[in-house]
Amino acid sequence: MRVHIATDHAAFELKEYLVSRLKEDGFEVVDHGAHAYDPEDDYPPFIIACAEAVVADEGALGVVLGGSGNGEQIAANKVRGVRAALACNVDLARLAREHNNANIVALGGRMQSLEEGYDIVRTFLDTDFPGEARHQRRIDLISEYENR
Ligand SMILES: O=C(CO)[C@H](O)[C@H](O)COP(=O)(O)O
Repeated sequence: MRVHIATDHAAFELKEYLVSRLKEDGFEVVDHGAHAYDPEDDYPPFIIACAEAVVADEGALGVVLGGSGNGEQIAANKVRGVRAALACNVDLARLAREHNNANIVALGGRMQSLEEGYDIVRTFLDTDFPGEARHQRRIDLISEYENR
């Protein structure tokens, strides 16, 4: 599976860690930056590029990172076709896929250890959307609004 990933300075270490671990695990990882640590950088350009790539790449999933993950989730959700969920534990990551068919997970690099962050991301990537009718119906209602 291809995984698109992006961060600002605040989760740069987590992004580097995730890229390395996911590649070891056999994922194809596309890194949309930041490509160097710059404490003054701004997350929207990195996150929006990543979110656009996820939408354009059928079957791919995305990971967006920042200090809290809040702004990153907000920015990603501005891109048509994105369903980005903020996850600070594995249960939220699993539910984001099972109930929301989220195609992007947002994490805060300041919110958990590197290993916990990896577990959250792996749970997100490893969980399928079962497509239960009630969840699909609700997702369709969101899409309908988005496309109006
Ligand atoms: O999480 C974020 C946005 O939601 C940013 O990563 C965070 O606001 C960056 O903070 P600072 O510039 O103080 O390092």
